Parts: sequence; structure tokens; C-alpha cells
Amino acid sequence: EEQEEDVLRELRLFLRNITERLSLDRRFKAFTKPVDIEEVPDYLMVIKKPMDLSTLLTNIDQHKYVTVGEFMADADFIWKNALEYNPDSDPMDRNIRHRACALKDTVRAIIRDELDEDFERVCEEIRESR
Ligand SMILES: COC(=O)N1C[C@@H]2C[C@@H]3O[C@]2(Cc2nccnc23)C1
Repeated sequence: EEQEEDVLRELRLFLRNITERLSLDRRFKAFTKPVDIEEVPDYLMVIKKPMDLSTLLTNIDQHKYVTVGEFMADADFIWKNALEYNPDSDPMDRNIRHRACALKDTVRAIIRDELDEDFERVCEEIRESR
């Protein structure tokens, strides 16, 4: 009903705000757009579910997420993919893995600090009712 749409509208505002703040952080520049398959032709052979901050934003606008948990599952692919595709000891790989870990910790810290547990519970009730 209308109250549910009000909750989901507030969820989308919350998720857009997080995603935009991450996109402005210079540490996360490599995560703002999909990895360029022309530049990295083997990427899709290694990474089965590419994800990036611009795709998260598109998904939000397409009402893909009904809970913060669903959003976090996609956000986690961004840093997990980076750890998987860039495993070597060379400085470039180490640098992107460091940024991937910073992204993981930053997402979790924002959600711990800014998400009301009761709000997420209401979103989960809506999800289960659909
Ligand atoms: C999230 O970003 C990444 O996982 N990567 C991995 C790719 C390998 C390396 O860095 C990336 C882009 C790139 N382009 C050209 C040549 N080499 C590279 C970004």
C-alpha cells in the first residue's frame, strides 16, 4: 500500500546517498564504472558477476533493492571481485586490494552508523510480503 511505497522511497534515498558518497571518494575511483572489457579482455572469464558503483545506482533507480541487505550483497561484489581479479604481489594489485578492503569497511561502517535496525526490519517485512 502507500505506506510501503513511502518506506521503499526512503530506502532508495538512503542507498543513493551512500552510493554517491562512495563515488566521490577518490580511493574508490577504480570502482565507479564497470571494468572496461576492451582494456581487460579476460575479465569476464575470471569474474562472473561484475559490479560497480554506477551499476548500483542504476539498480537503485530500477527499484531492484527492497532491503539494505540486498543492496549490500551487490555492493560486496565490487570489493570481492577486486580481491579475486587482482591477487598478485605487484604494487598495482596490492593497491587495488587495499582500496577494495577500504570499500568493504566503509560500506559496513556507514550502515552500522546510519541504518536504523527497525527501518531494515520494516523493509524485510515488505520483501517477505511480496
Ligand atoms: C576494479 O578494477 C579492477 O579490478 N581492475 C582490474 C583491471 C586490471 C588493471 O586494472 C584494471 C583496469 C585495467 N585496465 C587496463 C590495464 N590493466 C588494468 C582495474
